[in-house]
Amino acid sequence: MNSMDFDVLFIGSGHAAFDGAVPLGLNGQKVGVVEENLVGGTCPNYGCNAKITLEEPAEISHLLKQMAGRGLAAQTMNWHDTMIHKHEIIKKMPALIESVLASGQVKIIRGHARLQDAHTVIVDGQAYTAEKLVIATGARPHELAIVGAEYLHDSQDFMSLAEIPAHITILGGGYIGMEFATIALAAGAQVDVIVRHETILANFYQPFVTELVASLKAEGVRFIMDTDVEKVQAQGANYLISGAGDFALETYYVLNATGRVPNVENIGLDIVGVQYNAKGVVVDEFLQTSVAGIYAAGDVVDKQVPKLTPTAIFESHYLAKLLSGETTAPIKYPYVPTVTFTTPRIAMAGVTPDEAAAHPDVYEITENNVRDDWYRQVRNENFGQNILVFDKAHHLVGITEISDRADEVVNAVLPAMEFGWGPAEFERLPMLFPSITASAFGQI
Ligand SMILES: Cc1cc2nc3c(=O)[nH]c(=O)nc-3n(C[C@H](O)[C@H](O)[C@H](O)COP(=O)(O)OP(=O)(O)OC[C@H]3O[C@@H](n4cnc5c(N)ncnc54)[C@H](O)[C@@H]3O)c2cc1C
Ligand SMILES: NC(=O)c1ccc[n+]([C@@H]2O[C@H](COP(=O)([O-])OP(=O)(O)OC[C@H]3O[C@@H](n4cnc5c(N)ncnc54)[C@H](O)[C@@H]3O)[C@@H](O)[C@H]2O)c1
Repeated sequence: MNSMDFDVLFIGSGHAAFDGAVPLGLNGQKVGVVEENLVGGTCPNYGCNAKITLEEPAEISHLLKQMAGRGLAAQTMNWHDTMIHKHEIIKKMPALIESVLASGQVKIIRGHARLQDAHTVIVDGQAYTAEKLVIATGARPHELAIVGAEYLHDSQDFMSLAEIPAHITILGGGYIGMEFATIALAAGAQVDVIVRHETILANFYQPFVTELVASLKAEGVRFIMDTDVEKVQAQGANYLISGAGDFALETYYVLNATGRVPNVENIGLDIVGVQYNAKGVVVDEFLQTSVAGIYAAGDVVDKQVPKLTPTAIFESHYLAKLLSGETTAPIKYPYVPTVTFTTPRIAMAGVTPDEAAAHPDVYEITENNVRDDWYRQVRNENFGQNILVFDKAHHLVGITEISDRADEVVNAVLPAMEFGWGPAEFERLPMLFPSITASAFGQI
C-alpha cells in the first residue's frame, strides 16, 4: 500500500498535465495537480482557444472581403463585440477543465509548488508527497531587456484589450507576431511589425512565408526588418520606439512577441538536482529528468519537437501509459503538425520541402497549385499551393501548404502519413463530396 499522498502529482494543470492526469485517475491511481493560476493553463485561457475566438472572426471578415461583390459584402470585425464573445466562451474554460479533472478523481491543489525532495512538493507551506512527480510548469513570455520594457504588452494583455488601439506595433516575426498582426488588421488597426533579423516564421517554408508577408503588406501591414529595438518611451498616451541608427516610430501600443521561455525558476530544481538549461528541463527518452521518479512534459521540456499543444497532449498521454505500467517503451513522437493561424494559413507536418530537396535519393516532391481548384474558387480564394513529399515507396511523409484552409488539409492527410497509407489504401476511401478533404486527397 502506497503511504504517499499521491501516486502521481503534476506541477501545473495545462495540457501537459490534465490530459494524462485523468486517464491515470480513471486507472485507479491517486493523482493530483498543483496550479497557481487558472486551471487548464495557457492554451485554453490565454493561448490557442482564446486566440482562435478572435482569429475566426478575423478570418470570416477576410472571407467576406474575398466574396464582396459575389453576393456578400465586406465587413470589418468589431473588436469590442468580438471581445465580449471571447470572454463569454473563454471564462468557462477553467470550470470545464476542473470538471474533466473531477471525472478522473484528480485532486486540484491551489498555490505555488516547489520541490523539496524527489517525493515532496511544498505548496504555500503545506507538504504533499508523491511516488512520481511530473513537472508541467509550461512557459511564459520572453521579457526584452530594454529601456522602457515596462511599456511592453504580452499576448495575454492583447487578448484582454477592451478596444483595439488605432496603431499597434508588434516586436517579433514568429507565430504570435504574424497571428496577432492578422487579428489586429481585421479589427481595423494600423499594424507595424518590427523584426530583429531578416527572417519571419523561421521554421516555415520560406517561399510560402514570402507570399504570406506580401499578402499582409498588401492589406496594409508594414514590416520593418533588420531592426533592433533599444528603447520605448512614453509620450503622453503614445509611445516612441527607438533603435539602432536613427530608427524611431510612434505608436499607441507595443506587443512584445519575441518568444516564450520555460518556467524553470523558483520550483526547486536546483535543490533536488533536476538538470535544466535555457530551453527547459532536460529529459531522457522516457521523459524522465536527471532525478529518478521526476518526469517533465509540455512546454517546460528542452526538446526537438515543436512546443505546441499537440505535443503537450501526446507527452501527457505517454506519461499516463508509462506511469501506470501500460508501456515500458521510450516515447516515439508522431508527426507533429503545426499551422500559423493567419490569412492565408501556412500549415505543415513531417519532412519539409527543404529537407526533401537536400535528399533526392530518399524523397520525391510534388508541387500542386490548389488555388485554381474549382472548390477553392467557390470562396474566391487568392492563395493556394502545397508541396507533398513522398518516400520512394510513394508513401506521403511530408506536407506544407499555404491556403485559407491549410490547417484542415494537413489534418486530413495526417493519418495517411502516420500509418503509411499508399495508393491502395486511398482507393478504399470514399470521401464526402464536395469537401476540402476530398480536394486534398485528390492530389495524393
Ligand atoms: C498566444 C498563444 C497562442 C498559442 N496558440 C497555439 C495554437 O494555436 N496551437 C498550439 O498547438 N499551441 C499554441 N500555443 C502554445 C500552447 O499554448 C502551449 O504549447 C501549451 O499550452 C503548453 O501546455 P503546458 O501544459 O506545457 O503548459 P501551460 O499550459 O503553460 O501550463 C503550465 C501551468 O503550470 C502552472 N504553473 C507554473 N509554475 C507553477 C508552480 N510552481 N506551481 C503551480 N503551478 C505552476 C501555470 O500557471 C500554468 O497554468 C499558443 C501559445 C500562446 C502563448
Ligand atoms: N499557431 C500556433 O501553434 C502558435 C501560435 C502562437 C504561439 N505558439 C507557441 O508559442 C510560442 C511563442 O510564440 P512567439 O511568436 O512569441 O515566438 P516565436 O519563437 O515563434 O517567435 C519569436 C520571434 O521573436 C524574435 N526574437 C527573439 N528574440 C528577440 C529579441 N531579443 N529581440 C527581437 N526579436 C526577437 C524571433 O526572431 C522571432 O521572430 C511559439 O514558439 C509556439 O510554440 C504557437
